Amino acid sequence: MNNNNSAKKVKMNGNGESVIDNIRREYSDYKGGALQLTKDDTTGIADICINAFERRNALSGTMMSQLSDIITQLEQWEQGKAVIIHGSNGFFSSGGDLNTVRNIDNSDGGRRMALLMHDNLSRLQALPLLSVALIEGKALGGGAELTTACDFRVMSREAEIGFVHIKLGVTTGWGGGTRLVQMLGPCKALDVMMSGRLIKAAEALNIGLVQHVISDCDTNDSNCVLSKCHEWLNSYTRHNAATLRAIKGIVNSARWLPTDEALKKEVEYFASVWGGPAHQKALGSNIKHK
Ligand SMILES: C[C@@H](C(=O)O)C(=O)SCCNC(=O)CCNC(=O)[C@H](O)C(C)(C)COP(=O)(O)OP(=O)(O)OC[C@H]1O[C@@H](n2cnc3c(N)ncnc32)[C@H](O)[C@@H]1OP(=O)(O)O
Repeated sequence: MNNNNSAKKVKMNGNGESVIDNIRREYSDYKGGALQLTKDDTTGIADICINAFERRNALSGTMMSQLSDIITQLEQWEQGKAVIIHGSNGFFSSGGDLNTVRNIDNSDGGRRMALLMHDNLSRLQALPLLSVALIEGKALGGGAELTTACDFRVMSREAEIGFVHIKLGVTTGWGGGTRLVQMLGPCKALDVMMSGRLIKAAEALNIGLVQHVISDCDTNDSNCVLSKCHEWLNSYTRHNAATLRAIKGIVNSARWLPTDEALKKEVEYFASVWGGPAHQKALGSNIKHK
C-alpha cells in the first residue's frame, strides 16, 4: 500500500506529465555519483549503495531521480524481504549535493526538490519489506532524513547522525522532521533538529533513534560492518517472505490510516497468510518455541 497522495497522483502539468516526472527529468541534468541496487532473489535481501564518495556520498539531482526508479523496482520485487541502504567507503551520506542545491536555491526550487524527495521517501517507507539504514561515518542533513524513512537504523560504533539543517538556515526538506516526531516524540525531535548537533551511536541508541549499534568490528572495516548488519537482520529475514510482508503492511496501515481502517486491513493481511504454506508447515510440525 502506498501511504500518500504523492504529487504524481495529485498534480499533472499541461502536457500530461506528472509533476514528479517533470522534476525527475529536470534533476537528471544535475550529474554526479550513482545509486547501485543489487537484489538477491534467493535471500530476498536487496542492497542500495550510495556511491559518490568524492562528495561524501551526497545525493546529486541525478541520484535523487535514480532513487525513484530503484524504489519502483523494489515495489515490484515480490520475493523481497529486506533492503539495506548504506554509503560507499564507510560513509553514509552528507545529504543533498551542495552543487545541485546551489542550482535550486530559491523557494520554488526547494519546493520541487522537497516534492521529489517526499515522494521518494514516503514510497521507501511504504515498501512491503523491511528497510534498514546502515550508518557508518556520518549521516547529515538529507542523509539523516533518508535514514528516517527506513524501518530500522543500524550504526557502527564511531558513526554520527546530524540533522544539521538549522546550521544552513533551513528546515528538514525530505520529510525527516515529521518522521522524527513520530519516532521520538515532539520534545526530543525539537532537541535533535534545533540543536543541529552530531549524535553519536550510543546516544542515538539511547534515545531510540537507532535500533542497533555494531561495536565488534575494527574501525573502517566496512565489510565486517555490512556482514554484522546482515547477521542482525537475519533474526527477521529467516522467516518467510509472505508473512514478513504482511506484518509490514499491518504496520504501514497503522502508521497512516485511521484505526478502524487499519484494523480492517489487518484482517485482510491476516487472512492472506492464514492457511498458507508457512502456516501449514508449522501446523504439521512439533511446534516448540525456545
Ligand atoms: C538536502 C539538503 C537539506 O538540508 O535538506 C541537504 O542535505 S544540504 C547538505 C547538508 N550537508 C552538509 O552540510 C555537509 C557539509 N559537509 C561537511 O560537513 C563535511 O564535508 C563532511 C561531510 C563532514 C566531510 O568532512 P571531511 O573532513 O571528511 O571531508 P571534506 O569536508 O574535505 O569533504 C570531502 C569532499 O566532499 C565534499 N562534500 C562533502 N559534503 C558535500 C555535500 N553535501 N555536497 C557536495 N560536496 C560535499 C567536500 O566539498 C569535499 O570536496 P572537495 O575536496 O572537492 O572540496
